[in-house]
Amino acid sequence: MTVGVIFAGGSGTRMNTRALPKQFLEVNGRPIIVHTLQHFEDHPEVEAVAVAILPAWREHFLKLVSRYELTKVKWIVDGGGTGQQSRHRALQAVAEDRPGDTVVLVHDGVRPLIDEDLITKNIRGVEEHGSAITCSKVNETIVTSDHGDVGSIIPRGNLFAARAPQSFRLGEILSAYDAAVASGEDDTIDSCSVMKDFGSAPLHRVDGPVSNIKITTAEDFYICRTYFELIENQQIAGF
Ligand SMILES: C[C@](O)(CO)[C@H](O)COP(=O)(O)O
Repeated sequence: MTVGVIFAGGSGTRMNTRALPKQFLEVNGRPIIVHTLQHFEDHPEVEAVAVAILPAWREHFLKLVSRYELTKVKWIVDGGGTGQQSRHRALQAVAEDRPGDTVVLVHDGVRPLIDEDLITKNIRGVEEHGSAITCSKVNETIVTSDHGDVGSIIPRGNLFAARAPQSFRLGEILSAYDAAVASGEDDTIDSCSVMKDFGSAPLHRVDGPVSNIKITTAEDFYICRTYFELIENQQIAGF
């Protein structure tokens, strides 16, 4: 049994789109969140989807679910003050209905370029290795810098960007989120960090396409739009 857990609770501060949170902006004729959910809707192994949404946007989201016939959306929870709280609430909602060995794919609503192959790789990763953390190779030099000067230069031979989905067994990731809260932590950056610091499942890497970007800034939005155009015109295959 596989369930998608989608975080769509961001308010768009970093993109300055508070009037319309970025997950609702349209690209290629549909809201970003709809593109994302459609991939889960279409995947034959995904049984249901939970979405954490900004409470003020619940009605708007419900209309999208109905208009685009997103039949797998089973739980809609109010997003919390942080991404961690939102993901935690969505996992709790799923756990009320589904057993602990359910495979959960925790994904960002603003990563619409996920594809069928990546969802399948995540499911197999959890079944075979206990988790699946979608990563992409870092192709630039990463440095630290606190006050204008470059500090350390991090060797990049084994550097990857951890992206999403990040996938686990429901019981294991929920226990890790519970432990994070019990320890006073409520703003971890992602599920992979929660599992690393508060859980015990191994973290297994699966490689995702470079195109699986997160729309965080206005630049990301335009890059995403270009990817959609290239896909539409079939100028890109397997990038
Ligand atoms: C989960 C994530 O996409 C992994 O790269 C990332 O941590 C999400 O960050 P955000 O601050 O919630 O956009």
